[in-house]
Amino acid sequence: MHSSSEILLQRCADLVIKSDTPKGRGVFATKDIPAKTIIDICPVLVLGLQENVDHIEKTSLYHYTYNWPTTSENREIKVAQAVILGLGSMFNHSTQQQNVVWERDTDRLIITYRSIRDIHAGEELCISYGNHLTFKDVDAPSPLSPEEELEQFNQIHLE
Ligand SMILES: C[S@@+](CC[C@H](N)C(=O)[O-])C[C@H]1O[C@@H](n2cnc3c(N)ncnc32)[C@H](O)[C@@H]1O
Repeated sequence: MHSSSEILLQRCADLVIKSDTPKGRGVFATKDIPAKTIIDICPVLVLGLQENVDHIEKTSLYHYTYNWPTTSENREIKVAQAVILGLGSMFNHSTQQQNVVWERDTDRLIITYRSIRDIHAGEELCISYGNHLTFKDVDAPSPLSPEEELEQFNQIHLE
């Protein structure tokens, strides 16, 4: 039994960090991981709104922070930034192969990462960063060629 001031930590053991990927370092499975497995529970450090603008946005940490809802002094809900301590900061983004989801716990200041489908040994564990990326996505779907666009257009049948 854990008291309310204790957070039970959990991390899937079957993981490695590879450093030679087109996305830099990334987290990969060494064994098959079933859907709904807890991958990691990470504590977070919530940054002050002004601290973020004055300092963090000017550093490479800017590429590692997550949006974090917070209440300002006049009780307004604001979006702050949080640094994810631990493995959470190592997950790369994939629009097409996302296999991990994450959930914020704003009371306990943690993020829980879970597999959303079976992940095979050797696969990279990827989350979604959303639509506003600050880098060129190396596995974004390639844009259609003019010929492919024309073919797609010709397949549209108007009623
Ligand atoms: C939170 S870090 C992830 C860990 C990072 N790869 C590393 O080596 O420290 C986010 C950074 O990883 C890289 N990254 C993540 N997903 C990517 C993707 N789909 N395509 C290209 N680069 C990606 C970008 O440089 C991004 O700023």
